[in-house]
Amino acid sequence: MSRPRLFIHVRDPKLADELERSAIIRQFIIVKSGDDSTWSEQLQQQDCELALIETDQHDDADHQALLASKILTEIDFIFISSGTPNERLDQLMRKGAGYHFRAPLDVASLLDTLHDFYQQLSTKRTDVSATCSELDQFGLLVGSSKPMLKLYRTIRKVAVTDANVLIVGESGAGKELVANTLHLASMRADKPFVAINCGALSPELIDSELFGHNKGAFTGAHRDHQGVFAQAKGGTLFLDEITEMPIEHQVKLLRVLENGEYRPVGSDKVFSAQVRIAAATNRDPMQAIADGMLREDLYFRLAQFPIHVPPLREREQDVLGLAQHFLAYRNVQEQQTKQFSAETQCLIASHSWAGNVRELKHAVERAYILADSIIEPNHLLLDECMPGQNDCELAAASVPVGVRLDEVEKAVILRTLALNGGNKTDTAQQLGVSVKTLYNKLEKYQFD
Ligand SMILES: Nc1ncnc2c1ncn2[C@@H]1O[C@H](COP(=O)(O)OP(=O)(O)OP(=O)(O)O)[C@@H](O)[C@H]1O
Repeated sequence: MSRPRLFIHVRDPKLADELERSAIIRQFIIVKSGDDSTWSEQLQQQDCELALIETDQHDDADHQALLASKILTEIDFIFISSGTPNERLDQLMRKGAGYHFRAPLDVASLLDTLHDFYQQLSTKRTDVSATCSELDQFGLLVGSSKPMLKLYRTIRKVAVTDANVLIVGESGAGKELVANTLHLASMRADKPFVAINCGALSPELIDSELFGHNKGAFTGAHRDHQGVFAQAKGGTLFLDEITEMPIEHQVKLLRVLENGEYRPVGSDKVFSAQVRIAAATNRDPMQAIADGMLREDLYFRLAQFPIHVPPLREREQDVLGLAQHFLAYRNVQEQQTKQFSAETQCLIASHSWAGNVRELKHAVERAYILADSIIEPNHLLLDECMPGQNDCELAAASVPVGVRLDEVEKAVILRTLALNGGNKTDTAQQLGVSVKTLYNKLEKYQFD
């Protein structure tokens, strides 16, 4: 069992002394800040798993440095402050930095938190090699990098509560898997997990999709229909792409979250909403509020607990391991022993994977189909996915005359989707159709 390293920057000498005498803190390998440079600089140079920082308004530059640094997603933070509102520190909290204890400091609960961290950190492996093919897994999530271990801890913590969560991260980074894992780790695990894409709900049917309807409630309502709140009863309702729900409809959701009640269309019966909400977005929620895409009041209801899913580029340590994980999975399914060549491994490790894990997974699956036994770089088809100059002209010139229009449409849709790393909102926008239309077309092609 390895001893985790704790970085301590505490200015108040009395508090520093009290903490250092505590048996809980002495279990860690302690790294104290010195006077030679700022605490954020010193922290970046130390390989610590946890940082305890007493901070104030004068630390603005340190806070800013942390916001720009990947260490924020790799290690956990416990901040102690006087309680004076500090926008930069709030930003760090929103990015999932960890804990913030305000004055008057309750030393006992601070030590409890440190004890918790000690237990979690000391039982985790910390020496995972970058080329390891046996990645750790928590729930449905695979990955051994520090940001993933931190994410697992966050999910474990929030899973035992009933707080609504807002999962923020780039497209393909694994937000739905995070929501599903949260569900599996919670007391609701034996109840349903229901996922809907808010961008794909048709505005006319939104009430019915969410709350259900009674037979005869409107033209075409031939029988009773259960909405997602009823389907997810006792479990978790995952509202994907929440910022894509028309703003005028968001108020309906807000009402349910406030009252805990909903009424199916055409019914006079009121039901209690016994669900935990996990919502997700690939937009910056603050920007979405400023752009009028997300109601601020809804944001505060949803983000009782924000969870940030780091993009794949912040988990370099996992990239090759994930590729090998997906390959091993296919090998077992197909009873094969296909392998990546050394060049392919280099390419996988150095590619930028803008579409995150989804893009990586699809590239491995494509390569698996194309390769016989050794997967070479060209099998990944990474170049083919890059938009070229005059892309439209080239594409038009390469479509043989006489090809059915629906075939051309399908090819264009799937290619645009691949270019966008699977993001349906961006794809729909580029193609000039609604997300709902895109979903209908994908359903027609039976494309997952
Ligand atoms: N950590 C992970 N381990 C294993 N598979 C992963 C991981 N993260 C993502 N994936 C896979 O990548 C794909 C995309 O994941 P997911 O749908 O959860 O992403 P998302 O962030 O919700 O995307 P979007 O914003 O486009 O809805 C899925 O096939 C998922 O199984």
